[in-house]
Amino acid sequence: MNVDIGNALATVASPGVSRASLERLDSQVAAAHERIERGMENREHGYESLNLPQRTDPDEIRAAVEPIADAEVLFTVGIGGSSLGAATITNALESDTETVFLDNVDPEWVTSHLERISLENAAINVVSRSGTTAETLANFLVVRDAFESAGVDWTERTIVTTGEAGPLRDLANRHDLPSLKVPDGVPGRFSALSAVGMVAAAVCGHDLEALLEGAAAERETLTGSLFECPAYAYGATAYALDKRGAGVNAMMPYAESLETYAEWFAQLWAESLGKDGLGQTPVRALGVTDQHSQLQLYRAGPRDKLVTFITTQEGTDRGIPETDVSELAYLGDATLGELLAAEFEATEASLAAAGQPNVRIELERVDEYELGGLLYGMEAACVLAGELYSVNTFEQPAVEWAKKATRGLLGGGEFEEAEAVADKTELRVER
Ligand SMILES: O=P(O)(O)OC[C@H]1O[C@](O)(CO)[C@@H](O)[C@@H]1O
Repeated sequence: MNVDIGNALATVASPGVSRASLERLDSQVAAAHERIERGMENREHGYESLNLPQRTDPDEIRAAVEPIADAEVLFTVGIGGSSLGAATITNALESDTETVFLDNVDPEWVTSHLERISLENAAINVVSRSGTTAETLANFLVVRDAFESAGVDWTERTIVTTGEAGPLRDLANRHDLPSLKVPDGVPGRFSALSAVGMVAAAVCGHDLEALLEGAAAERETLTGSLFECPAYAYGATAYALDKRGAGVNAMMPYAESLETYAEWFAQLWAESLGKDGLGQTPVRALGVTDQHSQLQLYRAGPRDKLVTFITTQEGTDRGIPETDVSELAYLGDATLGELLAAEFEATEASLAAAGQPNVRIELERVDEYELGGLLYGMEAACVLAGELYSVNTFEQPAVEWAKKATRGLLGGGEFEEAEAVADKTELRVER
């Protein structure tokens, strides 16, 4: 990935970040990079994620998925980091295999998928690092039951990716299911380039080596200066802008195929940096669509945002037919790709003209190599930002409260959090 932070620099019109302060920040980046390199060398928790391009074994993954490689539909049952990485890769790339990501427990939605798909030609990819996530286990029990009701032997159509131990590991052992391990030291949201994100990619026939090569190439750019390393340039600029009031980061790829990537980024950025009252709020947007919903706010609303654009240089294009409507003649001479590019250039310039900081991230095209680089680059940008914020990038203790309350409410044990739910202050306004 290439990163252009030009529109994030301070100008008369824009409260961005000055070149001088970026140079001052670069010494912190150098120190942070040393810390990151040390963490990678020592395979420390979290930092180990940045070693995945060298650790992940595509042959092991392909061998494990072999029994279900013929699936026409793949249900991935997992949530958060156990779903978003795989969904980002498979939703960005073409495949004959349909992928369904069951990362919610909305009964109507789950049922609609199970009823519309013939389960004979389907398979189950159940993923949970902890092996204890309620939503994932509940959905797995529901899907398994649906397979049984359809007379399909789920033990022949299921692959499990989970940790060393836990209920899901026990189930895999008990039924001798094909399984893979979530690598040690790799938090969910940093696991896209491991079996967690790549089992679905393998079943869909995607080029696992190219994904890892793209990531490895990005790894080679990790040096101690934001002026040499695209990932660090992005992480440092986002951090510096947040320090100057840009508490919101709108991730706006100009490619439908990258819509799920914006969801993946939202978990990475929010769950990693949202600590100790700090953090930058990620917002999922999509170009050009959100020019017609969010742009008004991004351009004329509060100066509290960084807008991050993702653009691609190449891709399939399609001509816009000629028309005899004179007002539309300018369209007839163009293609959809040219219109998309013009809209991006115009939107980027409109924010710069309004003094709204924005950053451009460029990919050659949307393919495995570039996706591997983007995922790795943004993970490295996040790890660097975590060092600059001085937060523990790799834990997410704040999510445990609601999990305990949920278990308590369902009779899964005594939890003070569950009692606190009953103490809700009410001020109902009824129709
Ligand atoms: O992979 P697991 O353990 O099922 O967790 C799923 C997701 O839930 C979280 O723990 C948050 O609740 C995320 O960090 C993680 O990606």
